[in-house]
Amino acid sequence: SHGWGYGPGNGPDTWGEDFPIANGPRQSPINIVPKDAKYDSTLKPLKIKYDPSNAKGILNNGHSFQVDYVDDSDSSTLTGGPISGTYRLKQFHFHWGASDDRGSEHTINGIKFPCELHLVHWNTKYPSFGDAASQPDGLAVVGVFLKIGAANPRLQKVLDALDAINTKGKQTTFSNFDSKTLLPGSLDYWTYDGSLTTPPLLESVTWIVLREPISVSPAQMAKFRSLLFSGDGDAPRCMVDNYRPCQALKGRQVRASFK
Ligand SMILES: NS(=O)(=O)c1ccc(C(=O)O)c(S(=O)(=O)NCCc2ccccc2)c1
Ligand SMILES: [Zn+2]
Repeated sequence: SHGWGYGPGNGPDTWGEDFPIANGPRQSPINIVPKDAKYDSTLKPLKIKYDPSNAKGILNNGHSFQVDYVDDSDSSTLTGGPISGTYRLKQFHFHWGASDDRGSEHTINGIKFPCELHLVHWNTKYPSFGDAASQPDGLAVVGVFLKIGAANPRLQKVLDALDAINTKGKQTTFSNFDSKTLLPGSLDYWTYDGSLTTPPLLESVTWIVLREPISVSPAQMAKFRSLLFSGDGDAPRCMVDNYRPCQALKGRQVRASFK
């Protein structure tokens, strides 16, 4: 059976067949309307501590590519912000479009960015990522928008690794990478209760979307678009438009860490 994907026969509009939570009360992504977000003075600053030596590998998983981290200790963690306790970095990945007018999952006032970075963390009050992923406070994902501008040198090491993982299932070692360098200067954020944006669409994510984008050049976007959804030997299908459309807010409040 052809699993879920982003194509005409298996895309986001079909996911509800196998994953009924697709129509649940706290689905992601959402359109963020800054003037409707409520400033919350009780929100703490984000505290991000990443150990570059925890980077493990880079993998084409057939939906995106991800950089996996060693998460067997508290050496790469997210604390503060809207969350309580300690969340460990598990992986980061991206979503992007076939052209610069789309690609991000979250939007701001309906505006799509060409790409969005997600840094996935899990709550250490649970014994494992898999357990945390099924809990309402189990995951925290930091989202960062990428906007077209000057080439971003911080992305280059990741993009240079893509030639080695161009087809589904390919992976290679990826070590000594400080993912903190991917973050913008300001850690101002919006936060809301949401879900994974890919199946199994679990409603376990505290979303923390940074207001300030980072830059990416057109040539760097072309590198993202050089990846394939398809495996070696399959008919090549470009890995582009691997984003879920915005989902209904269903009464949720988006809070802002800034005025
Ligand atoms: N856009 S998002 O941040 O919601 C997201 C997208 C993809 C994945 C993934 O697993 O590939 C992930 S994940 O790394 O959190 N894995 C979720 C699927 C999963 C659940 C339970 C056990 C293993 C994997 C998150
Ligand atoms: Zn994602």
